[in-house]
Amino acid sequence: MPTENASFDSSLRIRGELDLRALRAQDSSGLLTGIDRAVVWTIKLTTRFRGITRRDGVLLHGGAGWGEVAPFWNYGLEDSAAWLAAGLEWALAGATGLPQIRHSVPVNVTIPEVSSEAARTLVRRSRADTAKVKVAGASDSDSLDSDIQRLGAVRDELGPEGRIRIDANGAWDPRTAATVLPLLDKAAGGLQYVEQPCPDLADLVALRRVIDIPIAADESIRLSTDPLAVARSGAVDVAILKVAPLGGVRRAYTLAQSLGMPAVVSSALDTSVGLSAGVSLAAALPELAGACGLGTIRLLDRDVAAPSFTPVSGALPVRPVHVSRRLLASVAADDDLTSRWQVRLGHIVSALRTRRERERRDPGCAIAGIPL
Ligand SMILES: O=C(O)CCC(=O)c1ccccc1C(=O)O
Ligand SMILES: [Mg+2]
Repeated sequence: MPTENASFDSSLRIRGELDLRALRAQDSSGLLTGIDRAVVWTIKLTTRFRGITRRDGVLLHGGAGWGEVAPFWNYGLEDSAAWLAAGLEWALAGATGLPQIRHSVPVNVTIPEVSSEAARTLVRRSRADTAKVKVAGASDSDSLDSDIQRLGAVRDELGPEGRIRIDANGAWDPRTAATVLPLLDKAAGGLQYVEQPCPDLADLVALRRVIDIPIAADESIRLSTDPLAVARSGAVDVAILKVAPLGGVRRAYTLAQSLGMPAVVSSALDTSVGLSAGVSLAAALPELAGACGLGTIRLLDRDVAAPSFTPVSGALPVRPVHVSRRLLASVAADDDLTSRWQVRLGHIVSALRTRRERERRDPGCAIAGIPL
């Protein structure tokens, strides 16, 4: 006997396709109105990155095209709500109404914690003039040595004119940072800045008093309930902005204005769909603090768009993204992962609805005063 549920019979469903009807039935507030497809993708990383070897997420299709929702699995629902808001915004509104003050966005090559030889190859192939090197990720005692070796190799490959920045992802306490940073600065032949050397803003403030290397804040902005504290602290020189955790291009743009500091737009290991949103944010910002961290498509083994947002000579063009049916089919998730996202996305929709209701009742509780 045919029932409602028969439409979700896996034999009738396209691989990776979520049951939007079931998601809408749980959602009284109409958050998914205008979304006509939701497809789960899974892609291997070419290099292990911060302990991750695979990325997966959902692509939502709406009136403006595709948007990406891919919070890491260790993110809670409250944080993931911002990623959903970003994906919905991109699928429903795209870049409409945003300023575009540049046609091309300079990007850095991102160097994971790989061997010096592998780092050289990444730099050489990228033809970028700026490298962002991950440091302090390995827990073994050789970590500092290999960071020093890798930075030397990157400088050698970039030449004296190239710029090198490092990202410690909050690995150090201020004392360790103050000891290690001069060594890394020397090995790199000068650092443009260090991204999130310590986890807490108070530690960045303490560090700023004892080192001259400029400091960029990433986690202190995207994971904070008070990201504007970064600007008030006076200890941070560069704001790292990521579209998905900040709840979308418009919200990130408004936050950049409130911060009033030079910014670098970075990816969250997105497909070209997420990268295209980052590129549009970077194209809208009046003051970039150098190359953006959007040259990450090569860290993914596959993509959903043709052509990909692959940097050419260290830059990405500002243009719409075209998702390929064939590529989407080739990265579509199996039934198990699709079911997990079906459940998770339902919870994230509820979390976003709850947060928006709360912000409507009490506008003062919106993060940075900008509604999600
Ligand atoms: O900024 C870049 O060059 C790449 C993006 C990046 O490093 C990143 C990607 C996923 C999750 C966290 C981070 C990070 O900046 O810490
Ligand atoms: Mg970072």
